[in-house]
Amino acid sequence: MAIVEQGPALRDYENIVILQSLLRNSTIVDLPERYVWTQALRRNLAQEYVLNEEVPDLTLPIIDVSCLLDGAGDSAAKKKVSAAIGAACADWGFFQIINHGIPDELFKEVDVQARKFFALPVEVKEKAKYDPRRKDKIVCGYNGRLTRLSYNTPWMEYLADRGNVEQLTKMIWPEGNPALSKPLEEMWRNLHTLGQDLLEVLAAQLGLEPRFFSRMFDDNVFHRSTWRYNHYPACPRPDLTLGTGPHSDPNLFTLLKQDAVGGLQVKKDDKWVDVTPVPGALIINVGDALEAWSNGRYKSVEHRVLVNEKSDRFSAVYLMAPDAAQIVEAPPQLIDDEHPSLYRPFLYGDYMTHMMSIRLAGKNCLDYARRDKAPPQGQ
Ligand SMILES: O=C(O)CCC(=O)C(=O)O
Ligand SMILES: [Fe+2]
Repeated sequence: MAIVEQGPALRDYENIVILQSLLRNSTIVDLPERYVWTQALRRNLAQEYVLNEEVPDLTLPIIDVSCLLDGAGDSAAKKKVSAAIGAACADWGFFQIINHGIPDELFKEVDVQARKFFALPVEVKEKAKYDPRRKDKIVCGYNGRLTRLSYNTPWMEYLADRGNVEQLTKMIWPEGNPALSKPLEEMWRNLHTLGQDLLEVLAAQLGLEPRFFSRMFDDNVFHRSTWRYNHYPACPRPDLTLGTGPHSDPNLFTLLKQDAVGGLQVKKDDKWVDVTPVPGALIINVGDALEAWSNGRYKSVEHRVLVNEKSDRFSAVYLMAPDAAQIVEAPPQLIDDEHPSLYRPFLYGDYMTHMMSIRLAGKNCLDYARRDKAPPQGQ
């Protein structure tokens, strides 16, 4: 049974200095202690790739997916693009796609509305506030007081929910706010459909039935996908903090739209690489559940977000996740002498509960299921 978070953790949440109240005080030069990340996790240029003659073009694969969306597309081209997507998930765990069919105007409209939302006073935004006592532990609502998940407090605030945006906006505006909810809703719906299409490519590239993953996201199926809109305010001391600490996404598969500011970095061979903003592109990444399901063929990769002194940064994230009752288990086709089973089967809901009980640091969450690690207590 899920444990309701009470006592010190909740008091901590209520007392946390909220980012927005800090930002109102434009003279701050030092960050409150909890936003100051431990030295080992802070930005350290020695751990980042510098593109030079030695490393001329270490960038995430950028894949034009237009031929996959075009029903009548040329089959040789489709094969090539599908193989590139499979290879990117195996090699990088991350890639960018262009010509994905979601109009840029939609993202622009959402951006305008989201900026208006985050500029509201905290008291207004918190009418839709995240409730850490939720039994299902699903992270929904506005959160400007992040206390959980990473070792220190990330320099960010977000608005998140599953599905119904209108219901969420009605917590703030009883009459609703269609200028905000309509484009947001449309964006998530578009990302959902695109995500299902890409999951079909990923399953086929593993030699599985194409609908192996995507069927879990059909209209009539309950799933735990959530959307999140992140706001990383400009920060007076970007050297001391992080917008999002190093983590891998616990879910199956993530679609991400970043703005032109930059700051997302991905770990490649133990060093951080910038994910350079590409106009109109979406970033796609493998989550822990997909790594386990694919018996490690696809990799969920560590990433983090840096903040900067000059500009606020916004990103939209759609985290595709199956139902809590779904068993995550590599199918027999992916296990043989050359590819021994790497992960114990687990219930996705149990994985979520585990994730909420630890501090995320790099890929530590997936240790939960690794056969080469001791099973967590109670398993
Ligand atoms: O804002 C970003 O670019 C990435 C955010 C992220 O990694 C996440 O929300 O899981
Ligand atoms: Fe992430």
